[in-house]
Amino acid sequence: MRYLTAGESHGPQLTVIIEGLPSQLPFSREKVDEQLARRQKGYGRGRRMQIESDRVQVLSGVRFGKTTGAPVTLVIENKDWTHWKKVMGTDPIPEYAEKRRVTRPRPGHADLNGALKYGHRDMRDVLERSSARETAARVAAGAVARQLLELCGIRVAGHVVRIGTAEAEATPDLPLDEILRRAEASPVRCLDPQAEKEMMRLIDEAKKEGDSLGGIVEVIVEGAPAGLGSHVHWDRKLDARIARAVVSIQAFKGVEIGIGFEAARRKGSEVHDEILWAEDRGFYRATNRAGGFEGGMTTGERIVVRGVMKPIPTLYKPLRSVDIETKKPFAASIERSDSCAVPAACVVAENVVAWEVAQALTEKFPADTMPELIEQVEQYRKRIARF
Ligand SMILES: Cc1cc2nc3c(=O)[nH]c(=O)nc-3n(C[C@H](O)[C@H](O)[C@H](O)COP(=O)(O)O)c2cc1C
Ligand SMILES: C=C(O[C@@H]1CC(C(=O)O)=C[C@@H](OP(=O)(O)O)[C@H]1O)C(=O)O
Repeated sequence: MRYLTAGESHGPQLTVIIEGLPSQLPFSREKVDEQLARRQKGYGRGRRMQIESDRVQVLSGVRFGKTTGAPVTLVIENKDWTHWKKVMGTDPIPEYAEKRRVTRPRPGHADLNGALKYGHRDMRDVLERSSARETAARVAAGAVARQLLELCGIRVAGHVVRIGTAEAEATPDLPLDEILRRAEASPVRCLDPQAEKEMMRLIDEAKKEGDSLGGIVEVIVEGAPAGLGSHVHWDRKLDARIARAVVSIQAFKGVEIGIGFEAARRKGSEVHDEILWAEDRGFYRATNRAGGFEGGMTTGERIVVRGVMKPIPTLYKPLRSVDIETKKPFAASIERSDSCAVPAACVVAENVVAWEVAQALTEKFPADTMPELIEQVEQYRKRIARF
């Protein structure tokens, strides 16, 4: 399976084409919309999210509520486009485009590097595509992957573990339904009410100061059988693919699997997960510090991935930069922006991880139809339980 996204932040729409989905996958548009709506929420988002109300349109590859095996095209309209018609799109009106020309690069954003690389004297041609608006398309693809995974007994959840200096208490063994329920009920997707309060206070404070905040999100995948991914070649290692997917989210700068960087501090005996066996469940682990991976393959325990998001680059509080035309320094121009998008980014992380797991699943069990895929997964689960 693969997908491509296209579309600019203030253009008419975002498009995603998904290729390689098995046929006969029941396709719920509501489930895609549900993920899109989750991505729009979160304390600290800016005014743009009040304009948008993301819904998916399905343009190909689905008939009578099921995939046909043909590429699936999904489209999400940008409501803000109505304000940008003269500036954006393939044929803007030159005077209007000139008025909205961007010549002042923001430290921390893609503006300057993109302009240097692609030779743009209007950095709008960079920011429109580098914008995290694109993550709506990736969430739509992930939402389809989730529907495939659910039919194979695999579920995904996410929560926010840090915003700025506020850190949630660890909750390693909470049931997935409880994580989903508590994260959904929290404005910052945090499971710890004490930390939630502090996170919201810090966001208010940063906003008042014209500043921004980053944080850490955790994604958990439950039900993946042992043996997804492979040790035999670097680009088939599923932990590495997940790491790439997470760091490819706008503003994500690092990733940890399981205890991650903490492993550097501990001795081997305090890191590796002992192997146990029981008649009714086959092989399993005493602990899950590895976060569900050994040798680039799933162990059958929960996949636990954390991603770190830097603070949003667009600031009301000025940072020094230089205008690309005048070559004169200026103090940052005021732009509409999120002050913290960690809760929204958590939903993005869930969905990009879901995609990678679904892709690994369909590689291990190649199938043209959904019933064939489900049957293979069930057979394999039985086989490894008896191993
Ligand atoms: C959900 C989400 C919302 C974001 N909102 C903003 C925003 O409002 N303003 C901004 O400057 N950056 C925002 N960003 C981050 C930028 O898109 C990102 O920093 C930029 O594309 C540069 O890429 P890099 O930080 O990965 O190097 C957001 C990121 C995510 C994931
Ligand atoms: C539009 C979204 O996020 C945008 C991501 C973003 C950026 O620079 O990444 C900048 C802002 O765009 P605007 O200038 O239009 O307000 C955010 O609102 C979205 O998440 O759907």
